[in-house]
Amino acid sequence: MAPTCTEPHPDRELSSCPLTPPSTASTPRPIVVSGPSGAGKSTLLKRLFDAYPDRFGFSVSHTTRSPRAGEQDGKDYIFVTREAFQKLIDENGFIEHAQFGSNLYGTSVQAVKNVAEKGRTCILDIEMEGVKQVKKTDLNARYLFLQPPSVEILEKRLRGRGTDKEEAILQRLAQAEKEIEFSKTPGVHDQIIVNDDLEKAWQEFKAFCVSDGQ
Ligand SMILES: Nc1nc2c(ncn2[C@@H]2O[C@H](COP(=O)(O)OP(=O)(O)O)[C@@H](O)[C@H]2O)c(=O)[nH]1
Ligand SMILES: Nc1ncnc2c1ncn2[C@@H]1O[C@H](COP(=O)(O)OP(=O)(O)O)[C@@H](O)[C@H]1O
Repeated sequence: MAPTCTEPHPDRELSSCPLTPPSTASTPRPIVVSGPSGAGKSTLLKRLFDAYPDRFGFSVSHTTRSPRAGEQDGKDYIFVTREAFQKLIDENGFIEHAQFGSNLYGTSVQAVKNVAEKGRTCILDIEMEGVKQVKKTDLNARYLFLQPPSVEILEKRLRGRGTDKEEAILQRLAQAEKEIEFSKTPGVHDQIIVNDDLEKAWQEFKAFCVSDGQ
């Protein structure tokens, strides 16, 4: 569950409630990117950070999953044990957290704060239970859903990526159906982009991210 405001942890540097720095004119509204695993979130986010290195900042999540080849601790994720993850839950250190497959993932208060302090637009790449929790906070985010052209194409891309074992691929495909179903909830996302042609998706993705959402 998302932390409540009733018992702020003493180590938290934020003064009290709200849990997260409110978005003001000086701190742009965060962007929550969600969509099935394999939809192309990382691909488009990499393009965004390469194109605008000073404008956007990634909210580096905690996860209990093992690093993949090429993933860097502290950059792609903060890779932790279940015990360390649970400790941060107990300390009320997460804005949101959820289980995905057999692993835990969460956005820490500190992760969002680190980006806000630089005056950059914070980008969160999270699954749907996290989206629901963020919606209950005062983060005032904008929500973008990245949709695969079809579940069949998603499966091909997940297999083609070659990062996951068969069991993890099947879990991701089952979860994809739920993510797509949830995305049909009226008003839940500000924009849905179908990632069919990558160049077209990139243009739409970029346009959403650089617009201020006002
Ligand atoms: N709720 C939540 N989901 C996250 C977080 N970080 C990553 N995820 C989601 O966890 C799912 C699995 O991520 P990952 O293991 O990196 O696999 P990939 O998305 O297939 O590359 C994806 O849907 C991510 O968006 C987080 O901090 N909170
Ligand atoms: N439009 C596209 N057409 C074909 N392949 C794509 C497209 N977008 C992404 N991919 C490929 O699909 C795989 C999954 O993309 P990825 O960005 O890792 O997804 P996610 O971060 O959402 O899990 C990667 O191998 C990526 O290169």
